[in-house]
Amino acid sequence: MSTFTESFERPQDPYDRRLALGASGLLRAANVADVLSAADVHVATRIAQLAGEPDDRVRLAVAMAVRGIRSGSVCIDLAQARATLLLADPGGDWPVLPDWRDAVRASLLVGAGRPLQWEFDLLYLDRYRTQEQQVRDDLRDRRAQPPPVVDRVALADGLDRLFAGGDPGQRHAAELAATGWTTVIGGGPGTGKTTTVARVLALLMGQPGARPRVAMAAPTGKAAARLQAAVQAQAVALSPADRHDLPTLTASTLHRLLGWLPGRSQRFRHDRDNRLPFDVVVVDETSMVSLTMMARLLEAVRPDARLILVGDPDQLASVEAGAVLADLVAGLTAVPAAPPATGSATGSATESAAGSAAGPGAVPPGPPAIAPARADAVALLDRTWRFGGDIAELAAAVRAGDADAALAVLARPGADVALIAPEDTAGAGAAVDAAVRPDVVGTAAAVRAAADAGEAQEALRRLDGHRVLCAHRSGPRGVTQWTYRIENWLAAEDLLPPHRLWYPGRPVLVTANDYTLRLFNGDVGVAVLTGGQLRVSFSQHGRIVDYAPGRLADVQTVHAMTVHRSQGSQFDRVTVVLPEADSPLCTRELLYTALTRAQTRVRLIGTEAEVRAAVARPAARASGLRLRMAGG
Ligand SMILES: Nc1ncnc2c1ncn2[C@@H]1O[C@H](COP(=O)(O)OP(=O)(O)OP(=O)(O)O)[C@@H](O)[C@H]1O
Repeated sequence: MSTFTESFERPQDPYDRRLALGASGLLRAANVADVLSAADVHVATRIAQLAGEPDDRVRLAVAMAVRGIRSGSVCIDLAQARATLLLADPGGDWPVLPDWRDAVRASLLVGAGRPLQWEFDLLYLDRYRTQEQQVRDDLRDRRAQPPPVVDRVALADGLDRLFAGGDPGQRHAAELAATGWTTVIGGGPGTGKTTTVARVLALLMGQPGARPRVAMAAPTGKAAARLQAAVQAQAVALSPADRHDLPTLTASTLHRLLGWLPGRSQRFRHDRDNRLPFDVVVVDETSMVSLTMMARLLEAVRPDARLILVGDPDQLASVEAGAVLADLVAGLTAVPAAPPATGSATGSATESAAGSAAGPGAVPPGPPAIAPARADAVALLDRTWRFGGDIAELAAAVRAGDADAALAVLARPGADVALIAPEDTAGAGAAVDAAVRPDVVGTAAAVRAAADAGEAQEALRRLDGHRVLCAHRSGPRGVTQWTYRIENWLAAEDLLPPHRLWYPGRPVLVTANDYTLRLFNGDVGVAVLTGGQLRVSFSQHGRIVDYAPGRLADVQTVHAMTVHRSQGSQFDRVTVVLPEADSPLCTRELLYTALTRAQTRVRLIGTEAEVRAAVARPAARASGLRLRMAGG
């Protein structure tokens, strides 16, 4: 997370490490106002120096664009940038619009072949505009091809069989995914996205001809493991005729699917010149996929492979720049749908347009097809099948921006959701302790018992019993402070031996990728006594692997984690420490993501005013992707 969201006081000391040495003019002013980090200033200064750009206002715009990337925006709107600067320092001599825009547009730094680009009245670092264009072009090219060849009779039979008496929305989503090259299946938790994916795969495997090669992936190891387990569980429920290879399908991280190249974070083994061999690629938790990753994925997937992007567009976007899933949903649905195809699975949209578009399972073509409208590439599921009741109701109210409804659910006696007001600004107090401590201690005791007994699987399962989620990493309500508080509780219960880094039941979060051990940033493990030795166990693709503690370089104890980190995971119960109302992280998406991590109970630590502030503020991420897509 960016420094500006993590700093709690403006730098006062001239030698504060947040201040860029040697900065002057507007860059210095924005740095002192804590809008720009020292790194933003240095990068902007360097870019401007290389191009010989003397205008201080342009340098400020470049630094704001660099800052934008850091906070997840692939580009910036100068009007918003000015508003941010004015908010931080209302008396500052910030450039005024439209002069600022004119200066930036006329700059030597902006234009074809230069480091910055101007489009849609937005300022981009060149690399990100190129990526947006590539994503748009690849999606458009995939769409421009004749649709996949489908045996309509087998498809209609399969749909009738697999969705008999079921959710019509899921059936529609499955039909789209079976008949299009690129499909987005969106929906909140428990709306049946994975159920639908499993059935789409069954439909495709049930088509005549060669069995399609299927890859399933997700941005994190945890999300990949959940996808694999859910698809396998769904497969077991299918009739033997529909089950095919589904129970043996595995899922991997996206990075692994694309092929890690040691030392290269932006490039992969599979790219446009070395495409992935799969006929169907399913990506879950797509909301977490950054623009850069989506660009890499689209160039690696064969044009004649189906791509099924699954996720919840209302969740927090990727940690890195971009809000690709939300943009795709908005951009793809921005165009009115074509008149509905006649019939269902036997309608024209499901037929082959060209006999030459033979793929796996190709059959002689039917009559010419009408290409489905772009809106037909997105299916949004809205019926919740998993947790009924309070959590779903609260999530729906938050998503709809209805704070009154959210607070009404939270105030309901005996509900599975609760709001506990802290007694101090650090988000603590007797009521908070009384509510959270039993959950924390109970979970740690269960993990410890399993770890002492050498039961790694059980220890990992118990670890998901409860988790504290914070908006911030540092600061009074941050992960560090909560970890300290929790460790004190555990020490008082003899669950944390003094002065020992490693002990049975220590839960750890991997904080950097380790290619040798195949452990990835975000993986969670637990120390378990295994044959008299303390080993750290992780679940990898459904099986347990363990390592000596000394081999793990970048891990930290994880009783509490940031909401961003928790994406792709679910826990039985969740305690969410709300950010203060004026925190830039106090957004609707953050609250929605946090509370939907819970399966049975959610406890929010915060005030009514903080709930209102979060619900009222959708996260702002600048991107031109949806405009680009709507424009063709
Ligand atoms: N049409 C349906 N009829 C009955 N149960 C269903 C239906 N669709 C889904 N379910 C059940 O609802 C639960 C959630 O489904 P699923 O895991 O597919 O949702 P999801 O949207 O993928 O959830 P998540 O976002 O948490 O991964 C599962 O137990 C599934 O069996």
